[in-house]
Amino acid sequence: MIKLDAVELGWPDAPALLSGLSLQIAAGEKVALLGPNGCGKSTLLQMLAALVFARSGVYRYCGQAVTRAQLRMRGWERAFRRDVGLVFQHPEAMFFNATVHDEIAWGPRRLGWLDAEERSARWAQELGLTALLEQPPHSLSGGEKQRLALACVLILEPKLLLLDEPSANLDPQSLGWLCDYLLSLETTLILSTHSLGFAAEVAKRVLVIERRAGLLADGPSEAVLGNTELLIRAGLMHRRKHRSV
Ligand SMILES: Nc1ncnc2c1ncn2[C@@H]1O[C@H](COP(=O)(O)OP(=O)(O)OP(=O)(O)O)[C@@H](O)[C@H]1O
Repeated sequence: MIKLDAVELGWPDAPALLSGLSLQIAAGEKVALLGPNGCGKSTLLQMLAALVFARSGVYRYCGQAVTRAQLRMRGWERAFRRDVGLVFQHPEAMFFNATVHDEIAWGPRRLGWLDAEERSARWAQELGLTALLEQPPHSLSGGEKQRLALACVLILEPKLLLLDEPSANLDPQSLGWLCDYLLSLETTLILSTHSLGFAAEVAKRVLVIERRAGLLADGPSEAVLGNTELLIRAGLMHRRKHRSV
C-alpha cells in the first residue's frame, strides 16, 4: 500500500530531518513510529497524508507516486483524501466548526452520507462526547479535544489511518477504548507515540527514527521494544542513575 524509496524530508533552508528512508507497508499492517522529540515523526505522517512533500525520493500510495502534480488530478486527489485520515498531534489544528456536533458531522455531511446525523450521534457516544455536543470545540479539555479529533477521522473509516501521538492526553478509560478499537481495525494503521507500552499493545511492527538520520530499526514490536541498548541509543529510554525505593 505504501512504498518509500530513498525519501529525504526537510524544511526549506534547514538540514535534512530524515534521509534515505526506504520501506514498504502492506495493507492491514499496524505500525508504530518511535523516535525522540523533533526527529520528524509528525512531518513523516504529514508527508504520508500529502500535506508536505519529500525533498527527494519517491512516496508511492497503492503504486501511484504522490506528488504535487498528481494531487492536481482532482479525481485522484479526492479519492486519496477520502482514503487517508490523519489525526494531528495538536487536535485544535483540525477544528473549524461552531459546535462539537457540527465538527463530527462535517465530514459525513460533505460526503453526502444520508445517515450523517445518525453516525455522528453514534461516534459522539463511542467517544464519550454526547454531553458536549453543543459546546464549541475550543472550549473542551485536552483529552476531550483528542477524543473529538479521533471521532472526526474515525467516523470516515479511512483505509489508511495516521495517528500522531493519539494516546497523549487520554485518561486510562479512553486509552483502553482506543487500544481496543485499534486492535479491532482491519485497515492500515501508522501511529507515532512516545509510549513504548502503547506501541507494544497496538502495533505489530515498530519503526525507530534517529534524529538527523533515518531509520535506526524496523522490525517486529517484541524484538525492537525488547532491545534496551537500541532504545537507549535512539533516545527512547534513559539509563536511570537514581531510583526511588
Ligand atoms: N513548518 C515548519 N517549518 C520549519 N520547521 C518545521 C516546521 N514544522 C516542523 N518543523 C521542525 O521539524 C522538526 C521535526 O518536527 P516534528 O514535529 O516532525 O518532530 P516529531 O518527531 O513529531 O517531534 P515530537 O516527538 O516532539 O512531537 C522540528 O525540529 C520542528 O521544529
